[in-house]
Amino acid sequence: MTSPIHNYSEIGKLKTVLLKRPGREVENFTPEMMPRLLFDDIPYLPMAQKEHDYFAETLRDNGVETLYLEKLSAEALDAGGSELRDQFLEQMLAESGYPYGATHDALKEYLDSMSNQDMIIKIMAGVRKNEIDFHPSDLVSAAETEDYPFYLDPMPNLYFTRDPSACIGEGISINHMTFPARQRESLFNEMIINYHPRFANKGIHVWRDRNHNTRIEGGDELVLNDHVMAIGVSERTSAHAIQDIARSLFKNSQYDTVLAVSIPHNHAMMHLDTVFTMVNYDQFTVHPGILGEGGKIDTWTITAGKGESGLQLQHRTDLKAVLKDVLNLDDIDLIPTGGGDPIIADREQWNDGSNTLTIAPGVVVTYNRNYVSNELLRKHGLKVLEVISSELSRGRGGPRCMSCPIVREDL
Ligand SMILES: NC(=[NH2+])NCCC[C@H](N)C(=O)O
Repeated sequence: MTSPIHNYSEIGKLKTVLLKRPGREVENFTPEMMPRLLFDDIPYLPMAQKEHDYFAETLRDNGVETLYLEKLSAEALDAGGSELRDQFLEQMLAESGYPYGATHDALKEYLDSMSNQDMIIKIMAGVRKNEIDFHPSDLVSAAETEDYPFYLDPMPNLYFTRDPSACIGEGISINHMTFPARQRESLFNEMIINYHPRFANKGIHVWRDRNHNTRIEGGDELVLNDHVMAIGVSERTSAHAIQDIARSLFKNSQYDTVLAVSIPHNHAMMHLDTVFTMVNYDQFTVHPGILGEGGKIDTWTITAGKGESGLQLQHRTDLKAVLKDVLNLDDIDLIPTGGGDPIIADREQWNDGSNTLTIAPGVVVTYNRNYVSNELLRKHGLKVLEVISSELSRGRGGPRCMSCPIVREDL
């Protein structure tokens, strides 16, 4: 049986990818809610959708099959029947703060009146209090949340399908994410893997599931080749989770090396892929801002070992040398975002100039607004497919963040 998931690199010809078209969730919030929802602005939805459609079209024009999270979720529910629908709804409500009680019942009744597809779209978009004819009488509602307009918060980050899960080899990590604003997202991925006819009962290995307290997000998980991963130690991914997934991969898969790369912990660089992506066999984009004096950065090469943790570590600080060693290459081309000009580098990194989606060796999709970095990529021999990006970039994520590769051709 061929596995529905097959992803042994960052650069192999992309065959199938998971996307989410931005919906009501990206405008269903107030400026006050933005920091908590991890957004920096209020996007203009019709334009965000147009841009996203352009991105998806670019992928399809290049032979990529595009799957949509919102559609797969509804199809999984269709396949799972009323039992699954009930179980999914209960879990979603519990994780939204309503494990039981009158509000739980009112929300359940409201959502249960919808078709599977409408219910999924509604949960993603959020439920406002004024949508339901219900007046809670509990103390929390009266004393703490009376003025808050939502029962269920919107999930505006869903179009960054990279993060809630990551396909590695013929398996997947379904992630326990860092901030409450995103933690419910991976429930959709879990349901799809377990119940969607395309994925269910196909022997997919779950390297690490979402039932953990330690946190990891797909933006930090880079599949460098068929036995080496790079994982960011970042605002979103803890060292603890990296050790945990490394142990699982070493035990159950052909992966034998995890390169942990420590990056600054801040919103502009929340994941490794916002500062470092692989674009060809021996080429990478890198934001100069992550490199310290003399180009140094903390990395740990993790392999299986006999120590207490079952792992052994080698600490090194020369990124280029480390990459050459783990990838067994004579040389590596590190392409600096913004051409190394500190002002341009910071500006373009902010709008995801380092966040390229590689769709074949040396062929990348990038935001058109990062024109200095794009030009430099071309000078380094890459084919650059630019996509329009005024509104999508307001969510702080680029082409790699907006895509979850499911199948890539082997190199
Ligand atoms: N893989 C990525 N870099 N994803 C970007 C996610 C951006 C999103 N607003 C967040 O803060 O979570």
